[in-house]
Amino acid sequence: MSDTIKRKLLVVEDDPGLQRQYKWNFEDYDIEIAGTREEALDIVRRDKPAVVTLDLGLPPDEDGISEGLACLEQILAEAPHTKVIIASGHGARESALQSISLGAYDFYQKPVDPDELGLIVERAYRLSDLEEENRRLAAGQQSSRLNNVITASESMNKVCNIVERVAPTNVTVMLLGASGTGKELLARALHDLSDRKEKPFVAINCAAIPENLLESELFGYEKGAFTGAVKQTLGKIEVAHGGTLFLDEIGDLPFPLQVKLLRFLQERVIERIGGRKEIPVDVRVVCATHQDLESHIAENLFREDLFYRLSEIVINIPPLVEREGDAALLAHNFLNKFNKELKRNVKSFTKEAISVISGYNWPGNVRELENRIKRAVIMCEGNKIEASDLELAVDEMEEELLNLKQIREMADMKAIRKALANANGNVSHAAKLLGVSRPTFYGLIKQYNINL
Ligand SMILES: Nc1ncnc2c1ncn2[C@@H]1O[C@H](COP(=O)(O)OP(=O)(O)OP(=O)(O)O)[C@@H](O)[C@H]1O
Repeated sequence: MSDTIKRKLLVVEDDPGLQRQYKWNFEDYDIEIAGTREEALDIVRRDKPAVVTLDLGLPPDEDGISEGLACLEQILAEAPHTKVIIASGHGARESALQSISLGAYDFYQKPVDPDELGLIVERAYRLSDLEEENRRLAAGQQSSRLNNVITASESMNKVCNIVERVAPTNVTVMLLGASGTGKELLARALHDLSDRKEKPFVAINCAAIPENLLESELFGYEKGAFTGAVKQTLGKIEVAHGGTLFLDEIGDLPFPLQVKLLRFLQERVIERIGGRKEIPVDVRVVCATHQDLESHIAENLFREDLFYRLSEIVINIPPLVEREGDAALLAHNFLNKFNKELKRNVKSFTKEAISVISGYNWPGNVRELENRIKRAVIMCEGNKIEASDLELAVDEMEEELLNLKQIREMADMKAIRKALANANGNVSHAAKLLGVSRPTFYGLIKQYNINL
């Protein structure tokens, strides 16, 4: 075991002979010895060892257990998660019960059997690691009050804070982020945290509905308005009355409809197709896009006045690769979710699988991660998901690089992949993000053998 990964182990023992023995037996640990309660507490405060072995017969009560029990209580008051293993030769059964009831992790009787104690200590570290991981996961889940939004990263927590602050207001919100970053999830969170939450949340994907149908989907129509209009039908805007209307892929809204939507946002009334009267509708509008609307405006594809109406508040959602620690956190959550949904019992991930998940750049963001974990839960043969179950083409990026040319190439590749992810695979947009021309971008893709 190298020095850098030695774990801190505190041994509280006043007998110099036994202190030496512990040092010999536990040389795999970064061992610290305390001969008194005060020394022990100093070390607990300073170094926070995860595991402590504690002799109950400490001075001034070497022949009793009072000082040892007091020390136990204070260690746990100071650092409640510490695993304290009691070592005692005094009235074994009674002191065992007493110390366990005070919160000790385990008990063994002197004289010390190094192998037995070694196993107890090792097991204590394993439990401590597991508990630590659970606390981290739970903290991540609770870190935002947003329904179903899981994150522990600073960048995403900032987004969640903005969502929380904006939710109770009526302002129009534009969510910007690459595909799969959670735009719809956040739109729902905006709705759920608003006082419109009991009213409908209506989502419409402007890119998924053919242009000729989109108008009637949005505004509805009267009976006989066109061939096939056999009965009066309400549009999504009207259906959302009192609630929230989520316009996904707003960048794909055809130009003529942009005019109609703008009019609705200004006057808050709609007219059904074929209808004569203006109907007041109260909706809060949230929209989303992965496109660069400002360049659409420059190319006259998107109305500037509509853009400003829609973007009273703009929220930029970071891609998964920029959310420190979130990929592994989400992976654990998806594992639990799919275990339940698919009635599987996959326990966890191997270390390699977690490092692949953490190191991958996730161009399809959370959606891609979710799909990979679902697949892995189905395909996994043992009780742990292995790196190969994820079927990710991870290159050897993490290897230590000393060659400047290689480092530059890696940086290029990383930037290209990120730009493609941010631009949702759109080459012109990705080239623009990188500040290079399209032909140069294609040249780079070819040079680095990057799949589009
Ligand atoms: N932070 C998160 N915590 C938990 N699940 C998430 C998170 N972000 C996204 N997801 C899940 O990932 C999937 C994709 O999210 P969502 O549909 O909201 O993304 P999107 O940005 O709207 O995608 P698209 O642009 O492709 O429509 C959903 O199943 C969603 O529940």
